[in-house]
Amino acid sequence: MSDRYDELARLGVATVYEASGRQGLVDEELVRLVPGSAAAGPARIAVCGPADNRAVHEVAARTQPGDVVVLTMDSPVPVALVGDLLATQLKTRGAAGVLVNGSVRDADALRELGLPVWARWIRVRGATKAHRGAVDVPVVVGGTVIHPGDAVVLDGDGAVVVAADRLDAVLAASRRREATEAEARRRYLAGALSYDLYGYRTADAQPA
Ligand SMILES: O=C([O-])CC(=O)C(=O)O
Ligand SMILES: [Mg+2]
Repeated sequence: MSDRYDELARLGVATVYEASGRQGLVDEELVRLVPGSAAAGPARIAVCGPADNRAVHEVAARTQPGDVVVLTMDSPVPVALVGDLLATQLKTRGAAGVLVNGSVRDADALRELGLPVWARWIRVRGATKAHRGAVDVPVVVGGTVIHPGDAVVLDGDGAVVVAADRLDAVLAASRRREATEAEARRRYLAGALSYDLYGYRTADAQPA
C-alpha cells in the first residue's frame, strides 16, 4: 500500500536482510505459490490452535489493506490453514501477501487468484475449526520474533522481518546497499573481479 512497503518489496529479502545487520530472517524453507511474486507490509498475525484454522477466519475479518497476514501454530504441522476460499477473503480485504507457517491447499487456485502466498508445505490435510487461537499477538516464526505491525518482506528468497521502529533506518541502509551492489554489478559486467576489487587475491584469508 504505502510507498515504503512497495520499496521494501522491490529491494527484496536478501538486500533488506543484509542491510538490517543480518537480522529478522525467517529461517525456514518456504514455498512461493505465485511465481515471480513479491510482497511487503505490516504483519497481521494469527496463531492457530493445534491443527486448527478458526483463527484464520477471525484474522480475515481484521485484515486491513496492505497487511501481510502471518499464520502460525505453536507446533507447526502440515495442516492446511488456507485454501482458495480463505485466500479469496484475504485478497478481497486487500492483503498484500500471506505467510503460512503451516500448509496451504488448492494450490492451483491460489496461483490463479494471484494473492502472493508463501507456505511451509502444500498439503491437503484439513484443519478443524474448534480453537479460538489468538489474533494480533507477537509470534516467533523461523527463529524470528514478529510483532503485529512489524514489516514482513517476501520474495523468491523467502521472508525477512523488520521491527516497526527500525523500518526507516533499514530502508535507508537497504537503498545504500542497492546502490553499492549496482556499482559492483556494473564493474563485473565490464570484466572486473571481486577477488581483485576486495583484495582477496593478496590478503590473508579472514575468518568469516
Ligand atoms: O476451508 C479451509 O479450511 C481451507 C480451504 O480449503 C479454503 O480456504 O478453501
Ligand atoms: Mg478449499
